[in-house]
Amino acid sequence: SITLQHGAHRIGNRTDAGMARWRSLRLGQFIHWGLYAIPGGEWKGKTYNGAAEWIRSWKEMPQAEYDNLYKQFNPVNYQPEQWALQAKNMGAKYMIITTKHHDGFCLWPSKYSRYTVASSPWKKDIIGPMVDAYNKNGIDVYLYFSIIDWNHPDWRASPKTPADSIAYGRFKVFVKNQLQELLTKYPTIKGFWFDGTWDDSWKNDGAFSDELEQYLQKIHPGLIIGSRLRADEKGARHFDSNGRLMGDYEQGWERKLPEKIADIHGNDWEGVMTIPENQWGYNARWAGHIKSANELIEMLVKSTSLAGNFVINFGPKSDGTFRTEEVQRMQEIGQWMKVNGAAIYNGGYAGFEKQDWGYYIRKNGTDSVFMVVCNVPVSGDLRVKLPQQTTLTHAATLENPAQAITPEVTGKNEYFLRLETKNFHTPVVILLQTSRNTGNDNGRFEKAK
Ligand SMILES: C[C@@H]1N[C@@H](c2nc3ccccc3[nH]2)[C@H](O)[C@@H]1O
Repeated sequence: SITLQHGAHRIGNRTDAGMARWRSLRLGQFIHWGLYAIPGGEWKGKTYNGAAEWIRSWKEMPQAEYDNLYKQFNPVNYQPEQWALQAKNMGAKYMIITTKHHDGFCLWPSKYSRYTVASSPWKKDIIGPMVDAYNKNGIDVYLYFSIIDWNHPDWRASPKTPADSIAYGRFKVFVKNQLQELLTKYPTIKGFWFDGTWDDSWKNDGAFSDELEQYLQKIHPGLIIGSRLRADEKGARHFDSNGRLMGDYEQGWERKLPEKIADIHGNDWEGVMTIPENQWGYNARWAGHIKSANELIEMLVKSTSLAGNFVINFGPKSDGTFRTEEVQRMQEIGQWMKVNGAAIYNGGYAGFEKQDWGYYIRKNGTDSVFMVVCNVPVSGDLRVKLPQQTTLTHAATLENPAQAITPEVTGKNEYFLRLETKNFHTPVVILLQTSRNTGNDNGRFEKAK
């Protein structure tokens, strides 16, 4: 390995209580809300084919007109208590809110910028009431913060001249001030979700990203910050030039998930997912494939089975309400979580041989392993192959009333489970009680006591 001043400062996952809590939450709600919700992917009768929150970069959008949208920001139907209740009913245990996206508009009245809600017809702080409402409903809050700031005169994607470097130096002070301000105003937040860190200016200044992260941890110990903030002194991002993860979890899984346990290299990780193919901010026209609740539930289950968190994104409208499809997804996911949440919260990698019918999730630190069945085989037989010295002592569905299952046992520590009902509308969860090093002959299924 090479000597690095600004690479990873820790090998392996964090072991403190704050990170253990993050690891137990598993399901999060991402919210992208800002001026981009006003055009909602359309402008003067034309449709923008990119992601709605990027419309400012569209050639058909005059930047000055976009930048003046703050004069229209007035979410008269914004009700943070309703937002928080809706998220609680979905089963989300944490929420990530865009305090400032790439366009630079701040949803809090920052004293370091005039480009904030304070200058809008709404005038009031959006973030504070949201943090309070979500915390009151037992949901942890993380603040999304974009380093890219298209509105700030000192932002540079790639400084070219000495004057650029001086301006960018001022910008870095501005970033540090805004982050310190967010921590002071909203002390209950659990971490930052950084974005917009791919440009040369940031990538080639690993020292600053390292110093910034240490500064934030110093003023607010225990903050949880993903790998997207950091670059090392050689411009490596997420993983330093020795291949070691920087930050507290791998934050690169955006609109994609790992396939198998080897893909996560033992690191904590989080996947963030849009319901349409690629829209984070509100887009009036949802085109392409819109993920169903079952698809999102399966992604949540897959993430949990691979020891990661899964965050579903929502893009409220400019008036502060949610579109019907998003309300429906939250309700349907919430109904499934009410019955099966025990398989998700505190869930992790089981270490069993993956089967086609779905995913195994181990309740952390126990011999309780959940089978989440997403694909019922035409045979109706669900094969369970257990590691050596592990036997199955009991099996039953999670639903009410629980349906006990007597597995068929084969000699090779292999079991076949059959489900009575055939017509499923959502993934079915079966709880397996296992025991290890029992010493009895392999595979003997002991009748439920
Ligand atoms: C979490 C997501 N990250 C932002 C983003 N911008 C990108 C530009 C290029 C490639 C990927 C991107 N992700 C999206 O706008 C959203 O905020």
